[in-house]
Amino acid sequence: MRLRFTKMQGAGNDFVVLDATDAPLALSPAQLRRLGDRRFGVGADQILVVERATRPGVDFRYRIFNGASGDEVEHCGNGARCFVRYVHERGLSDKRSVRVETVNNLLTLTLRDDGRVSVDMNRPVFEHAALPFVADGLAPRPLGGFERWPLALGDGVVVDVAVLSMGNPHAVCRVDDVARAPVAELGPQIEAHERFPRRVNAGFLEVVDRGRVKLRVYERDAGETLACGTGACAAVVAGIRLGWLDARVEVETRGGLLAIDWAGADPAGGWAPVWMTGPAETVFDGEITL
Ligand SMILES: N[C@@H](CCC[C@H](N)C(=O)O)C(=O)O
Repeated sequence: MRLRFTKMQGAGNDFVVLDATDAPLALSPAQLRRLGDRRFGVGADQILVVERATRPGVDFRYRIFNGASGDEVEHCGNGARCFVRYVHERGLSDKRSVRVETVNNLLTLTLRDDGRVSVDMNRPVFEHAALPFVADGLAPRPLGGFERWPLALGDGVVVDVAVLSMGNPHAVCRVDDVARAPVAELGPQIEAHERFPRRVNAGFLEVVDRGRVKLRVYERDAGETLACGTGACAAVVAGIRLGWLDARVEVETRGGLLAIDWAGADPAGGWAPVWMTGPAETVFDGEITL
């Protein structure tokens, strides 16, 4: 099968984007892994598929697959920014703001005049069942209005993690110097920890000041990526609830800068949505035989 694709990136988190708006695309996990493979395929952290919406009032359906496993996942923030640029560049929509449905959410993606993209990433979810996270028998370490959980890793190492879902699961730990953080050693242990039955994305957060952080994320199924959009939202939300950060935070990743805004508790009840703004670029178009 001959497949046309577009390679895109958002702050260095890279994607193969496929148009399935004309005809459905049913790729096998092996074909998705081939697209994600950096040596035998195109190479991408995630594969994004643009489909027709299944409900009224929504423009598109947005499906996401981790490139290393071919597994479908719930959310990808950097991918969402690329998604709206893609549908514009290909003439699939001329709206500056599009509404997309994911497996468990509705997102609004907006192309800004400055060339960046803003995404309403929806509300964070703190219920452990949403990740899921199994806290049985663990004593939480409360801080600010939130808590961290001591996660026992190998060699007697214990890391305190804040856990939340941005549609997909995140565990965030604070480090003094992110450049020297042992992301390659601790990331896979947190990702596969038994307390996260569906595994987790592991964020390593350095607080520079109340409006600026540095972040590295060891992504579920992808390893460390140059940036993780949902990871940036999760880290900022955790940092705000733990009392370290203000409502607007610049997140420095290895691949670029993301701006995250979160107002915390919503006056109407529940939690406010998280907003993310950042870059989204097309790298090249291509064709591959699968
Ligand atoms: N790169 C992403 C997240 C992609 C999915 C993640 N690896 C998972 O398995 O949940 C982002 O920008 O949010």
